[in-house]
Amino acid sequence: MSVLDEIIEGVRADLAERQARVSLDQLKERAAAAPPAKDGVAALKGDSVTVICEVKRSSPSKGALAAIADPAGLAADYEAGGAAAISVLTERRRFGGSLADLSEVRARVDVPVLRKDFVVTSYQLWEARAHGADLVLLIVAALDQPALVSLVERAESIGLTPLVEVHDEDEVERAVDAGARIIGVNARDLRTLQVDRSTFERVAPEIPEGIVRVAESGVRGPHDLIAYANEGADAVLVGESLVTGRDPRTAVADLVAAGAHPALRQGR
Ligand SMILES: O=C(O)c1ccccc1NCC(=O)[C@H](O)[C@H](O)COP(=O)(O)O
Repeated sequence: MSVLDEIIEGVRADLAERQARVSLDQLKERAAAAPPAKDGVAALKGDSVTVICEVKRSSPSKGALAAIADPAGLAADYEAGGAAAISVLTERRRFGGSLADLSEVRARVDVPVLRKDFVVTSYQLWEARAHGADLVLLIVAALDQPALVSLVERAESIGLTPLVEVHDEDEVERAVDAGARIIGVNARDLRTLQVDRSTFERVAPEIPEGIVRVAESGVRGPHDLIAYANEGADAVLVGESLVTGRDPRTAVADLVAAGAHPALRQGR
């Protein structure tokens, strides 16, 4: 069984427990009471390369990264540093996240919030909206094509912007066919968990103009953002280096400043 399969097995078990506690109708009522979703595409695409900052306690590849007792406080630091959006990992078993983290972050920041999880059913989309998410991650490798198409459509219909994650050229084609407006190229191989930053350079040219291109994983500092930007990234998604660093606000500000450098704008 692959790491992705193992993660999804756990996600499905946790999901079944939540579904037994909270009905879909209850979730829909909560989603209707949530503040309207913010425009994820507008937040990520601009003159500068934008930065999505992640609340990430642990990971399958690295184990424990940071305790993060106050996820909303961390998100507020990210926002103060200039983050365009906040990614909240809500998967519990391998990443130490929760929907409570999502709600707390949503209540503290004004920028769009991404629910980062392993979404396999529309129930999780309603959960995301009910807890205030504006964007939701959909991983192509975790879904067959009919499920991907259906989840993209459902997400959009309830106001969520899907960030559709790919790892190779074939997955880009699937994401585009499914109607993705934002595509994230994840440099982390889901079989080996190794990060290979050259993945973005290889895969991103297959993403048609007009679709927002996000480079995910492996950003250690401004030099990696600049490299991804020169390869066509509109945004980068950063987790580990921010949660393990000493000063997340300054680290984000340094990334944002690099993303706004006029030299990058010329090539965009
Ligand atoms: O981070 C992992 O080990 C991982 C393993 C399996 C599936 C997903 C995983 N991470 C999710 C992510 O995509 C990253 O958290 C995100 O791109 C940020 O990456 P990084 O800056 O390298 O923490």
